[in-house]
Amino acid sequence: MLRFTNFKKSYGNYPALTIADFTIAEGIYWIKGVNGSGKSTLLKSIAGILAFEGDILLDGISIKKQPVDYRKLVNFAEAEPLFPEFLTGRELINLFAAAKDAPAGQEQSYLDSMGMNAYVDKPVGTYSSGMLKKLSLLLAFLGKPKLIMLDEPLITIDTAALEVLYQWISNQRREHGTSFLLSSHQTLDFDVMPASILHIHEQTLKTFVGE
Ligand SMILES: Nc1ncnc2c1ncn2[C@@H]1O[C@H](COP(=O)(O)OP(=O)(O)OP(=O)(O)O)[C@@H](O)[C@H]1O
Repeated sequence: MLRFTNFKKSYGNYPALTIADFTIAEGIYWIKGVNGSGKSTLLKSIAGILAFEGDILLDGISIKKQPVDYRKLVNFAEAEPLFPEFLTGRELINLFAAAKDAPAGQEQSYLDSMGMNAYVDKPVGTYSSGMLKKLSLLLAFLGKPKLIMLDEPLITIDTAALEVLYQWISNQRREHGTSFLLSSHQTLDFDVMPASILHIHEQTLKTFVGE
């Protein structure tokens, strides 16, 4: 599904993450690593937000050579999302839906299941952190992504919202074959949502083999 070739991301002289040649098969993955190990660096690189050396290919589509096609297939929700405060949730949904070629009305079932209808037409500057987090998670499901990356999806949302999120992920995986990369310091509920583990250790990505 996702292939890294000669990947290297440095901040100044500091080589934060190096992945010589690594392929991730389709599925749901939990990315583990201590603070500062490079989880956000990895997700932002795959999302095309950070510049890096080498290449990343999604089902053979290169982020460097086919950036428009690639970005339509990869969605990303940041750990602490920031949006222009004067825009409403619905305006942001419409923007993302257009950019991602989302089917008309795709957002409605997400708004209903996450209980967001009461505030989606208000400016995001009035949202609590949990309301903002739910909006950013919804945006990551718009379109027809082959890969959805959620950075710290469990923070700030309540228990009921967490169950809804697990359902969104399971449904998306089952119905559309979408893969997921989830970064979380909290333990995922493997009974509800089975996931494989990837480990970032010593500035590189490894298949988890136990601690
Ligand atoms: N903009 C930046 N400039 C310089 N160094 C950076 C920058 N962003 C990250 N780093 C460094 O890169 C390394 C990886 O950071 P990153 O944020 O990817 O880690 P993380 O695993 O997501 O951490 P956490 O679990 O604390 O969120 C750290 O050593 C960090 O200091």
